[in-house]
Amino acid sequence: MLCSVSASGGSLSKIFSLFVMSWNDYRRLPQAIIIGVRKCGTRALLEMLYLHPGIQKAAGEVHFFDRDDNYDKGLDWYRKKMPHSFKGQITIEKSPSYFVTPEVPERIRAMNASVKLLLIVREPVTRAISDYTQLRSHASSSSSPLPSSTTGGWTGSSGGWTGSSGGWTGSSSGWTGSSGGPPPRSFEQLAIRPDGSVNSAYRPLALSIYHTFMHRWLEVFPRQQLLVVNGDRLIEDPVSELERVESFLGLEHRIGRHNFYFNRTKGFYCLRNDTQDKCLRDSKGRKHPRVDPKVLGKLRRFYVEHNQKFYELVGEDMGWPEK
Ligand SMILES: Nc1ncnc2c1ncn2[C@@H]1O[C@H](COP(=O)(O)OS(=O)(=O)O)[C@@H](OP(=O)(O)O)[C@H]1O
Repeated sequence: MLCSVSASGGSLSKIFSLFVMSWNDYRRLPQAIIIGVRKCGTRALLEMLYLHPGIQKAAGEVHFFDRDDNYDKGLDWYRKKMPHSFKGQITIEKSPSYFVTPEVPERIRAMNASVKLLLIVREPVTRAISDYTQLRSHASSSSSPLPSSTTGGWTGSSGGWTGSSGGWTGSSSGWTGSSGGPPPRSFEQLAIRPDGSVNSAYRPLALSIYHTFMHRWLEVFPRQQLLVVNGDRLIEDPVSELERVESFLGLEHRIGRHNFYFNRTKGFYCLRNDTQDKCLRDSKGRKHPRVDPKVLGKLRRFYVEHNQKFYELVGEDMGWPEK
């Protein structure tokens, strides 16, 4: 049968499937969606899941549910953005800004009330610093405009992966302009107000207050339809975190230690399938700036109450540090 694929032959089967499917337009709406959170490892999660023979992934960030101009194009437009798949395979897409966009939960439910949702989170202060690092990197290269979308996630990929949009930019980022403007402000300057209080309006900090977005999802979807993936654990020990995801998606456990090797230069695990070894590109795993430990402590204390609210909503304690 065409759809019986082996773990070791996962990617060969996927290539074969593309060949066969070119005769039929078997593109399916996603049965699972990675809804965010931005800078928590959404790309790594998608690429790692794609090691499984039962998964097909959309190439870029589709941004169907969060952008009105895309949503207005309708479900058939969305379906055509999906890869070819066999019956029985799970199609997944990731668009990190779904999590924070108010209209998205209802729109996804209108498409498929039983869709499975994957939410990947990281320790909130680390996530905020990652966000700051990306904004700073984009600002410093603002003379060469950013691409508007993403199409993949590998280094050296012939698909020409060109960067990450993450879903928003803008004045609240705290950047004052491109080349020729004042020097970029430090994370500390943006995160802490002159009076010493936490600047919770600073967008990278606001996006890490997860409960303010989470409650909307739980008003629309039952808790068991959403898996909270631990992005810090995905970095440290991808296999054990992916086992949880495989179980949640109803997949056999096929992704194993043989699918990963640690790249010392990059400081992250890279991925291996039966045909190639690949690391995520340089925009994934950027070096973060050193942040004043006093500021780190202040921010961690600021998030304690917010993290607690998030734990209560999802019924899981992520164990994030309190100082
Ligand atoms: N294996 C592996 N290789 C490289 N990077 C990894 C990996 N696993 C998780 N991560 C973390 O993914 C972070 C980027 O998150 P996202 O892909 O969600 O970013 S984005 O919102 O799509 O821009 C990225 O954040 P930064 O470290 O700040 O760059 C990584 O920490």
